[in-house]
Amino acid sequence: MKWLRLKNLGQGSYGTVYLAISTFTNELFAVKNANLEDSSTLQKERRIFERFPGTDEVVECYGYCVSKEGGVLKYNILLEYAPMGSLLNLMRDCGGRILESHVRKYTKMLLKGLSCIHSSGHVHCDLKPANILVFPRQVDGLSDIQLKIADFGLAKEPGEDDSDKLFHMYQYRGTPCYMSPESVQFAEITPALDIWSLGCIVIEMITGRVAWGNLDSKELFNKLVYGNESPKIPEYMSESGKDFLRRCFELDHRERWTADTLLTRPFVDDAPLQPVETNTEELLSSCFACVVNSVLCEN
Ligand SMILES: Nc1ncnc2c1ncn2[C@@H]1O[C@H](COP(=O)(O)OP(=O)(O)OP(=O)(O)O)[C@@H](O)[C@H]1O
Repeated sequence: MKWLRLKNLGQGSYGTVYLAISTFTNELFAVKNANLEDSSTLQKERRIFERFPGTDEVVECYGYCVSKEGGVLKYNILLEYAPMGSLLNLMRDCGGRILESHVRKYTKMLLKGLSCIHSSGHVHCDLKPANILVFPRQVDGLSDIQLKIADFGLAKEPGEDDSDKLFHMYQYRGTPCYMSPESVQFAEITPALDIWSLGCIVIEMITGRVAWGNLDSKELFNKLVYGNESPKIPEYMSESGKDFLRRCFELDHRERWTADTLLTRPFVDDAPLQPVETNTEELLSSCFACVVNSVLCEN
């Protein structure tokens, strides 16, 4: 397969992401690439992505290949391209806050994705707006949005040995303001961690601010280590929204609700089905306007 690399979409901890176009089919896709010798995390990501083919709420992986660039071997994973960027971009485009009716719909999508991920024995471990990608879709001829979970670089795989938990006590998985108390206190990595992170994301969508507000990293660390407090639930949310968040923020992770049980709560179960009105055409055209620096890749 040959493709043209069109532009750099961003740099993550484990690789660089490019927009690419197939020279055979003219289809756009994203390529995440790293030096072959440093590609173990990317290989793990591919392994996990490939467990969820055709899942609407998880980014699709089309495969992988090894290429040679400037004499250096590169490992590439080929991913479905998200032309609207991440949930972070979507929040910015909405002026920071998202309407609760839309938040309910997005939360339902994320729960469905988590349900698949957890039922296969995985824990994402780094759920946050930057790792949730936004795709345009059409529903009954109207523009709508589909959220999909991406970036499995820190995920826990089924059967992963955590018997050396004590050794890992101070090597936290995730991004601090989305971490759960038990993951910080006891390096306890279970699906309940992702549910806590989801609660933090719901607060961020509703308020336009990260869940713990202005805490510096030391204050945040103390709160999580003491483990007796959860982020403040916005006063102006509906009662069903508050109820939902309380279940995401059960301090005892064994009591925290699962993705499947949360899907039955009114906040998401009764979420409005009509398409979210968005000007996807405008957003998409701005994404394609800056196609630069084409590089031809062949493998
Ligand atoms: N499939 C994709 N389509 C469009 N953009 C993508 C895609 N995958 C990743 N990106 C963008 O590429 C950039 C790098 O993504 P990546 O997942 O490698 O790292 P990250 O999440 O930004 O950082 P980290 O790996 O440190 O958590 C981000 O801006 C992300 O939004």
